[in-house]
Amino acid sequence: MTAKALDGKATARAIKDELTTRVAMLRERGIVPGLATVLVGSDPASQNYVRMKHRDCDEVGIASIQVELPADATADQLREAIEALNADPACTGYIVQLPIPKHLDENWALGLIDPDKDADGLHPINLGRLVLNEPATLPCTPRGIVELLRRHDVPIRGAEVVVVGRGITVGRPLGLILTRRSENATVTLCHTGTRDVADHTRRADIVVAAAGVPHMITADMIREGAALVDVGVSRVDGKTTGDLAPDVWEKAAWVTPNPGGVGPMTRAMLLSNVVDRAEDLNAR
Ligand SMILES: Nc1nc2c(c(=O)[nH]1)N[C@@H](CN(C=O)c1ccc(C(=O)N[C@@H](CCC(=O)O)C(=O)O)cc1)CN2
Repeated sequence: MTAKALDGKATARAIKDELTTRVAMLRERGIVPGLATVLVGSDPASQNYVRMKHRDCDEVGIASIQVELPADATADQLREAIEALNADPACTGYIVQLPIPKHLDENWALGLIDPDKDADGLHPINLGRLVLNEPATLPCTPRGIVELLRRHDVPIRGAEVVVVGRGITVGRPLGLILTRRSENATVTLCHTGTRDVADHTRRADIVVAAAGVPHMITADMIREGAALVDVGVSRVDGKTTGDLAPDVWEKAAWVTPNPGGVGPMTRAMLLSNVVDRAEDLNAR
């Protein structure tokens, strides 16, 4: 058996088409959604992601603002940039591209964002709303994974899901999202302290690999017919390498290509978050 692809690129394309219509309707009512990005430093991968995010905005009609700070930016400079976006009516949602340089505190920076403009769903208020089961802007990668599974009719309700990785942008919020009543999955969150990861993944209907360890999940670690989601991005010999080993395609039912799986969905959900927020503001 060869697995079918959970095609993030095509799914993101379909979502962007839907968003184009929604943005046009907002614009007809005089509302122009605007996404800003704050990039600190010149990490090539982050520069690339930010570039793609602005290209996506152009495609669907979202206005966009780029803020760039040098790698040695001070905490005051970053705070001022964030406060300027909080006050800018042309910016209806924004993100601080992560990671930021080590001398700056990521949680502190995220906490400065106006929660109503938090397009990444990473502000403590939005993460708190998620914990409390209240309506919240959701982090883009977990939201994208759930949307990708849904749009390929992979059953989530009642599924045993194993998430490998407990990071704040993916693993931890994904566990919270999937255990809401609306998703009703059973989630096991594995991490570096887990004694035997394979013991968990072998029982899973869905495995989400977000450890950032190249080819960590091999065919002998999964159940026949499982759905596998690859979030990992590592560079090995100059090539993007995910957390899933190639042999999983012969045993799983569904696998996300990488690239072409989770990445495009992350970007599509960022746009969705911006449009959702703009529509909410309009409804008030
Ligand atoms: N503020 C945030 N920072 C980061 C997030 C995030 O959600 N918010 N997630 C990751 C990186 N990321 C978003 O910024 C991201 C990663 C990958 C892709 C993507 O489209 N990848 C493509 C390949 C891209 C290429 O051609 O080089 C793919 O997988 O097909 C988009 C966004 C960390 N930081």
